Amino acid sequence: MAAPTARVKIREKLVEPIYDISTRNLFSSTHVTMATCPNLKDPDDAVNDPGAAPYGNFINYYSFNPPENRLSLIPATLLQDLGYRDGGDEPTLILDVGCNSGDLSVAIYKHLVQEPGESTVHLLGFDLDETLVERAEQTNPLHSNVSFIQLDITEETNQLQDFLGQHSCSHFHLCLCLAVTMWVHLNHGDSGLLQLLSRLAAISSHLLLEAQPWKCYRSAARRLRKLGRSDFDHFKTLKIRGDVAEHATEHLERHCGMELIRSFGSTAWDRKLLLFRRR
Ligand SMILES: C[S@@+](CC[C@H](N)C(=O)[O-])C[C@H]1O[C@@H](n2cnc3c(N)ncnc32)[C@H](O)[C@@H]1O
Repeated sequence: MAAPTARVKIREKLVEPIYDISTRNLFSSTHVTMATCPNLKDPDDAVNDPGAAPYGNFINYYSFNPPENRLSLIPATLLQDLGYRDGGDEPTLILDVGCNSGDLSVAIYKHLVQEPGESTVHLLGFDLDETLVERAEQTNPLHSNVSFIQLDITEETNQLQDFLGQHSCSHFHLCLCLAVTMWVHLNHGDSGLLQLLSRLAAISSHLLLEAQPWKCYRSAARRLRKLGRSDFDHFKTLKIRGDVAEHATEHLERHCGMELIRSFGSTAWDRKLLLFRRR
């Protein structure tokens, strides 16, 4: 029998993952060869692939986008810089939106908190994908300070209020929304994106935002349209397009009472890390 054929696109820049359709695994396009992955398919060919992750719920996201990619841009002193003192009477609460399998949540906690055992910093990560949340809980090494729940941010968010209530806080001190905006935007349109930003601004004192640039939308929409998902027709009618980070900034500043206070630069995938604060 003939060996399975596969087409590989090697791009100059890391723009989108590539799928091995047999394992549902993702690989960064610079580290993959036919020798390492004989069944490699590029996303354009991943028709009906159940691993195509219509919400960005990739099962091995951190093998092609390891936490260090973002951590190297975020100062370890961020919480102190923002005026949050660890070990005081008040807890410091971090929210991680769309935490996937929790690798970045735990890594960022360790990055920002010097002595996790003694700390009054608590991180809550949530994701709409139940399997990813289970995995995050199973591999969580910091049970007393880091926890994970299943939640879709576009639906009911009472669990976030419950968490705040348990810690007698009205707001999360720092909200992380990294590589999530595009998925909400593509699945729920312009209004979904704006509602996401408004919701997060309403419950956060500081917001660290990494919005995917427009070029990611084109590949994601093409891939997901091939799965027959008609809701991706949103893509054609989106009015918010082009510089998405700029649009998000404008919405947060004009309508959500937030202001941009810092940009930590861009990741290798050309995504800016922007820090906002409640005015
Ligand atoms: C590309 S991953 C990014 C993971 C992580 N934030 C990071 O930057 O490393 C996007 C994650 O957002 C989650 N997600 C997408 N839409 C969501 C929603 N409406 N509510 C909660 N999680 C969502 C997906 O399941 C996926 O795990």
